[in-house]
Amino acid sequence: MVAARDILTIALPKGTLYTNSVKLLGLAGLDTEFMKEPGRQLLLYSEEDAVRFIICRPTDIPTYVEYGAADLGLSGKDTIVEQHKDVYELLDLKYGGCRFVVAVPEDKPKELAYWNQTRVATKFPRIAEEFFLQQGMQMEIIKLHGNIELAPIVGLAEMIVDLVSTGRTLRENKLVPVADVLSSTTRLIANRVSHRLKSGRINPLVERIRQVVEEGGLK
Ligand SMILES: Nc1ncnc2c1ncn2[C@@H]1O[C@H](COP(=O)(O)OP(=O)(O)OP(=O)(O)O)[C@@H](O)[C@H]1O
Ligand SMILES: O=P(O)(O)OC[C@H]1O[C@H](OP(=O)(O)OP(=O)(O)O)[C@H](O)[C@@H]1O
Repeated sequence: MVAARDILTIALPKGTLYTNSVKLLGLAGLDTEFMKEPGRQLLLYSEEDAVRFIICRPTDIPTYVEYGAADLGLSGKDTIVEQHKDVYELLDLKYGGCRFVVAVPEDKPKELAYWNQTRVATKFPRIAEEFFLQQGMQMEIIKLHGNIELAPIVGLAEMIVDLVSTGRTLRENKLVPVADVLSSTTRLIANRVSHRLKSGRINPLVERIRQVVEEGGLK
């Protein structure tokens, strides 16, 4: 029997990344059958593996891991950069791929410099700010929590920085990408103290996950 202090807590993102995250942990040998339909439960425990799973909002995962409320977490690279938390990035899990772009209305100029000193709407203000600083552009950044594509349509901002996956949302809202900002995939992150103190539990699991990813992961 595993002592309580050796139980591993893993933070999983609900939403887009949930299904593949559960699948990957299953392929790495953890018992995940009972997690496929979690209902409204936010904490699930596998006695067999001595692992607790907590189900979090994707943007909160780095916070749970930084504070040690979770030993490990699965989080988009975009969120890790945006949240700027002190966590240890262990592995690129290679799913949940998406890119961040600057997009403008399709009937407007495509040169980035044209948009200097205008307003940009985004859910990821830090990522946007760093990008425009690198470009030498001074922008007013307006933080929104979703449906970013609406902002240029109603005149809240001139342009957006947002995530593109299939490109359908941009197209249907008559926006076009004009610059690449960041590429993102899901990463395995660890709390820095847990990584040392629970290395006996964490390292073998990380190695199994690494093997699954190297063998093609979820493809
Ligand atoms: N097509 C996609 N749409 C949204 N997110 C995607 C997509 N493809 C990959 N991702 C990844 O999934 C992460 C979380 O997305 P999801 O839409 O599930 O949560 P959210 O509602 O944006 O998060 P929160 O509720 O914390 O604000 C993104 O930050 C990104 O890393
Ligand atoms: O290129 P696509 O495949 O169309 O995907 C991109 C869309 O997905 C994300 O939104 P999400 O569905 O997460 O909702 P949100 O706007 O509330 O963040 C993103 O913000 C885009 O709106």
